[in-house]
Amino acid sequence: MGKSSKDKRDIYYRKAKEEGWRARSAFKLLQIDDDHNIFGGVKRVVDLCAAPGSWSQVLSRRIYGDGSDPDVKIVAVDIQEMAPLKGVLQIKGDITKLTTVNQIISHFDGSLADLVVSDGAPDVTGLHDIDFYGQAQLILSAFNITTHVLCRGGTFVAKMFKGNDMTLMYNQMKLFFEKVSFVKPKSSRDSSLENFILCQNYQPPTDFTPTMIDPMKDNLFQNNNNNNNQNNNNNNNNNNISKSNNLNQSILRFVACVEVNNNSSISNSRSSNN
Ligand SMILES: C[S@@+](CC[C@H](N)C(=O)[O-])C[C@H]1O[C@@H](n2cnc3c(N)ncnc32)[C@H](O)[C@@H]1O
Repeated sequence: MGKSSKDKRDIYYRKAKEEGWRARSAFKLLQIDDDHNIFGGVKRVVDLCAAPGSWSQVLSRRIYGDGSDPDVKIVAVDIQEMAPLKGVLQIKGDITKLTTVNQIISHFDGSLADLVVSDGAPDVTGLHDIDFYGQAQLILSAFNITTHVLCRGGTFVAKMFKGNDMTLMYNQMKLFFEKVSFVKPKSSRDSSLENFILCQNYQPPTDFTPTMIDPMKDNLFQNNNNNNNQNNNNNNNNNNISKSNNLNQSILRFVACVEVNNNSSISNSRSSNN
């Protein structure tokens, strides 16, 4: 018997069938809530990368319930079609695309979400670096969306894989959330590198303005350069380190050096700024 068919018979797979969950993943979200009470007081939720919809089912059952609370709003997004669910508004779209992001934001017009969850996984190519890059892009997109729709005090949960730079991720999320931890629900297979970053009490820095510009792309870099040029013009005494107006980023001035050998009179080892 192959490993995959053996895996399929695990306790959570069977339990999901019995209880009518679309996927065994439902138990991961349920267990994160059991351990960390992420649903406490929550009325508005965004479920990113939601198909086939077991997390949305959990949200529908636990938060929408009988539909008696008019303030409850659950928005689910996936690039794939997903069967309808009671109390869940669905968007079919790619979370890395601005059009999808704008659609999500428009549903939260005037009111912000209390919770954003993302269980995104890219199509696996088998090429390690490409797969990890794809996963990192999904986390980045999920976080960008979160900065637009999450209320102060809100919670963000996203799937990541051990080996994505967890220390870097922790430090970056700590700029925005009071509490950051990594959790591995017991229904997540031991053999899987999957775990979840749990970010609680959203407290963006006061000077932070959400933008959908991808910080890894050139256009922001251009903006930084423009800002830095301005900074440099305005402050001639501060030529060595130009701080961009983006959080946690600074651009260090590159100082060119050449080796000085015995026969050479070259003394370029000092920057022209010194
Ligand atoms: C592990 S599944 C999610 C399972 C879901 N949480 C559930 O409980 O049923 C990962 C999902 O990520 C979606 N996905 C991957 N890349 C995406 C993207 N760029 N935009 C939107 N969804 C994406 C896939 O279509 C897939 O449905």
